[in-house]
Amino acid sequence: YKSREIERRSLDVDGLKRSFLEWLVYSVGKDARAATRRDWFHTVALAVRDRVVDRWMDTTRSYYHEDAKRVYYLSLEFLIGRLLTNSLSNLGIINECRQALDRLGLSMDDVADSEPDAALGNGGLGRLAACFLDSMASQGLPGYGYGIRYEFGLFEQRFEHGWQVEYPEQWLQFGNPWEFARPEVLYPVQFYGRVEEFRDSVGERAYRWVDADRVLAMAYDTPVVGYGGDTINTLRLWSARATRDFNFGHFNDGAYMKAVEQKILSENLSRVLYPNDATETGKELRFKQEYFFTSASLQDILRRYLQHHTSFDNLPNKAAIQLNDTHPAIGIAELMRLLVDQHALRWDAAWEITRATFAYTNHTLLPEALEAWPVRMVERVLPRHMQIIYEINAKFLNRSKARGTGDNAKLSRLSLIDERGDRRVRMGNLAFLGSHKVNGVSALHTDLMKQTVFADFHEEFPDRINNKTNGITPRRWLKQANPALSELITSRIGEGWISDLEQIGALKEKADDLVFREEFRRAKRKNKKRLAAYIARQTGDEVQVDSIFDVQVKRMHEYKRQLLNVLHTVALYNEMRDNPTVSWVPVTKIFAGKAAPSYHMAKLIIKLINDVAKVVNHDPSVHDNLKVVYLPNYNVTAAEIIIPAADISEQISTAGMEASGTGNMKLALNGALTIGTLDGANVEIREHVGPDNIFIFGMTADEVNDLRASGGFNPREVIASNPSLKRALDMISTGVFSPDDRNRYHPILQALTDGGDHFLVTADFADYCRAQDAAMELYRDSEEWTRKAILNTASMGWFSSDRTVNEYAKEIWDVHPVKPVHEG
Ligand SMILES: CCc1ccc([C@H](C)CC(=O)N[C@@H]2O[C@H](CO)[C@@H](O)[C@H](O)[C@H]2O)cc1
Repeated sequence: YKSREIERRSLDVDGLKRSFLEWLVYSVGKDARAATRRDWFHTVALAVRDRVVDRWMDTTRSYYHEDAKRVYYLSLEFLIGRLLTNSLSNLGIINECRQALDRLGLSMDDVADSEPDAALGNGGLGRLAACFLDSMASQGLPGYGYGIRYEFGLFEQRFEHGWQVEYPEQWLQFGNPWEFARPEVLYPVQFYGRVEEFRDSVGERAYRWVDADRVLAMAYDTPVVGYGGDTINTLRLWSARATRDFNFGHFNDGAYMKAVEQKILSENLSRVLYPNDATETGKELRFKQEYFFTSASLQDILRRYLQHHTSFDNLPNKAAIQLNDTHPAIGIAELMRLLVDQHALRWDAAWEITRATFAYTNHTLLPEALEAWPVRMVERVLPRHMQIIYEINAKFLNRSKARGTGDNAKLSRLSLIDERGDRRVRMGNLAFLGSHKVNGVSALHTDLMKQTVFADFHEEFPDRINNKTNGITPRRWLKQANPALSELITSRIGEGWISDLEQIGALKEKADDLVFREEFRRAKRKNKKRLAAYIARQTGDEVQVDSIFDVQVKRMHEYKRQLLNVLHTVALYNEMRDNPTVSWVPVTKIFAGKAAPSYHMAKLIIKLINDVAKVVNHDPSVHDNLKVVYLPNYNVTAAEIIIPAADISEQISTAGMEASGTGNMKLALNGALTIGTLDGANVEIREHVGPDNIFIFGMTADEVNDLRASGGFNPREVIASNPSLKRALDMISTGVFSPDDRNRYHPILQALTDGGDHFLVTADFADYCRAQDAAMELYRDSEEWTRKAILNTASMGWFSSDRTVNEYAKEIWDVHPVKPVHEG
């Protein structure tokens, strides 16, 4: 047994090879000759798991042994992507694995390519959660992730005649080798029913929640391998199970569908991820999903705590619960219910414990993204929680009044209940009130939180709001996605940067090193070739590697202004056609990103970009000077191919509307120069890379506010005074890009003119073109371009999510690294 066990842990090429063959036969049940790429992927994944499980148990055992304070990251989304390369790289055996597969006549890239993305998120918020998991494990912090194990992740995007069409994303179709089912970790979660009042043993008023429907939450655990493989943390995802899979009564009456109805309905709770990225759906099932995973997670957290503790007084010193936006904010009422109703704590004691345990991160100021659930629905779905929310609200408003807040308008803004129209529960206010710390995700965003959505709360609780500027994990977004550049960096400064990205600053002095510049260009070129091949496979477009790869990859949303980019593309197209003799710097405009299925304007802009691409890419008069590509199905894996190949990073949101952005950090770290507004983290990126190494344009957030407040902005005037903008808009409105439907883009023109151009596309157009021209001009001087690109890479150390989670750990969670004791 001992030798077999050691065999399963061996990290050398032969040991791995033997394990692969063993797993293939005994677990996957395939003969090497008959095995498919997917079989080999499962085989390798299972063999890697072997090398993880022992340390995983050691890590968890150490947390118990030290009764360490843990941080619990509650998120409805974890945009993980693939795990094979990440796990192998963090274990430090990626080369050994590549060699072992090689000896079996297999290509590591092919095997890795057959892993589906775990697309359990929409965009920024979900990916940030995944980067935080990697950083907490890599920093040795006892961090657990809690979320939902969606059967269907974010939809697969395909283009049919240039239109986005959604297809179900069945990532679990062939099983998921990374997860461990935990049928013994099962919690009941209730919905509906009613509340009964009674007198408890000491005659105090007490409440019980009765006649409720029950669903079971079952856990699936995925190991989170930290860099170096020392700490292996846990991501626990909940799957919904019916309390009774089969109702024989109905079956015997021949009501076969009814017999399994409850099962299907229950399991709908973890069926699919809602694909909305910044627009509240208001759907009851979404609200139930939020409560389902939050309740199961809190029950699990209290069970773990009670293994070492009898009273709850110490809970805030043993558990820090982070709310990833308002999606798990119902957790505040749920913890109150568990502490008061189930563990008979006094209200005030329970409230103090709750507030000291929770913290809340806000990720958006967009009004339409702030969750506010109808009181009538909350009352019906969670009757006891609505009571608790009313009590929290009453106590809070009385406190405010007692402290002298007499202004009724302010009190109604502070209230957890929006009394206007159909009364709604403001989840942002509940999250703020029930947390001891509230943070924004970039310096500008945090300031705007204090000035806008939480201005009244900031006055009531002046030291609660703090800033935690986002970050990205350098493991996935540089070491793994860009081996060419990583090896070059390591060859100069060693590999310390991988776990301490600030060390990358040492490259600044290489910016003037001609040899290093040449090697830097070579790495970029290699990545551009790889992307060009990927584009050819995906869309059939042939792109020039020498052209500027001008990249805008993110969810499709009007505030992110992909429309501004395509209007510039049309203007550039016209300029190139007007001046065929000019030696143009060739440009390849690369777009990628999904639109929420019900977001019609966003889908229309996707169609416009595809229509413009069709015309431009087939116009011999601009031949290869301009190409437009829209890559379908943007996800984590696509990002890992696109980002290392980018020359220009488009971060052009209307100032004040992008909370932070994280793609901006990934692109700059991989040596792209940013064209951007002073929005979100762009402001801090400029501070770190230096104003000469970034192309800033457009109005600032204050200028945007002033312009809005002035009411004096007239887009028609701006259009009339800018010939290239007018010409571009005229071409779009007259059907030059949509001869099959000349009025197709009427809604876009409408929004830009009579609609008031809310996102100020026309207002920023001229300055955007100026910045674009400056970038294209600079690109002619490849030495200077490379120097600035190197300075960007070298200046992104601070934007590591290791720095971010360490700030959370010190200033919000008060948790400390635990060094796992590895037995044997
Ligand atoms: C209710 C529907 C819904 C779903 C998701 C969201 C997210 C908060 C949207 C989101 O992903 N926000 C992005 O979060 C990133 C991580 O902090 C930031 O970098 C982005 O700027 C922000 O748009 C809002 C509303």
